[in-house]
Amino acid sequence: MATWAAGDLTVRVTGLRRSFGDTVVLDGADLTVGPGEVVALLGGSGSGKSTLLRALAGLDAEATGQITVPAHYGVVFQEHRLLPWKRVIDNVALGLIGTDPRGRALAALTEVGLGDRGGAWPAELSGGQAQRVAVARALVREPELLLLDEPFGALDALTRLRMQQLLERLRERHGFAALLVTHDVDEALLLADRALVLDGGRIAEEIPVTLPKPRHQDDPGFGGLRRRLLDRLGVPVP
Ligand SMILES: Nc1ncnc2c1ncn2[C@@H]1O[C@H](COP(=O)(O)OP(=O)(O)OP(=O)(O)O)[C@@H](O)[C@H]1O
Repeated sequence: MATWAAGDLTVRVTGLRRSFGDTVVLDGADLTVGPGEVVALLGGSGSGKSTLLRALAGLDAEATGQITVPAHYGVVFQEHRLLPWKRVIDNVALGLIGTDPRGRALAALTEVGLGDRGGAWPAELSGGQAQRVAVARALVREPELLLLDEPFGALDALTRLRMQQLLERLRERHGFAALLVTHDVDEALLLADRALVLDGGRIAEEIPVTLPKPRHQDDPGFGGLRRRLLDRLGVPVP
């Protein structure tokens, strides 16, 4: 699927379709992400969030429709997907071209707070540290866009919170846009500028989140947005 300049948008998806056998998962989904915008993608289990993200990441040759993403994008999955036989720094530097790949990898590791763990093996890291390395591996490519599929889904609540704050700091510093697949309504509302709900193979709801950042669950307006989003996800709050 083609990658080309998207004009004023960082991502433009039009008429995205994907079926598995007789099961239609994406049925003409449309969405956009603006420069520097964080868009959360929510939806019931099996609604097609990962399928959509994989199509955007160029990992699904069978999805059809128009997909425009920038040339420089990074992908972070729920599992870190580090190569166990390479040291942390070499995982981050893997495939980098240009000058001083290891120096750039070290700078990215330092940004995620792991400047001293470059010589470690992935198996020596905690789950949270491994996800930080996965973020560094995406960051080192100076992405205009991060595609994040439940990146903190396997982490404990405290580590998850720290990772959310890290992502927010990195986004402020580097200005990348992000499409964040998450099950966590609070995570969506803490990080995103817009929350999209995927239902019936399309974006069925779009909720702008205009609360000032950094955000907290106690902020005025947060609870109302949470109720609205949960309601749309089929979990109405009494
Ligand atoms: N490779 C595949 N072969 C067959 N069916 C698939 C394949 N990948 C996904 N599906 C089906 O497509 C549907 C959407 O899956 P997908 O993983 O995109 O959903 P999701 O919204 O990310 O779900 P979850 O929130 O549970 O992770 C599901 O019914 C799933 O079984």
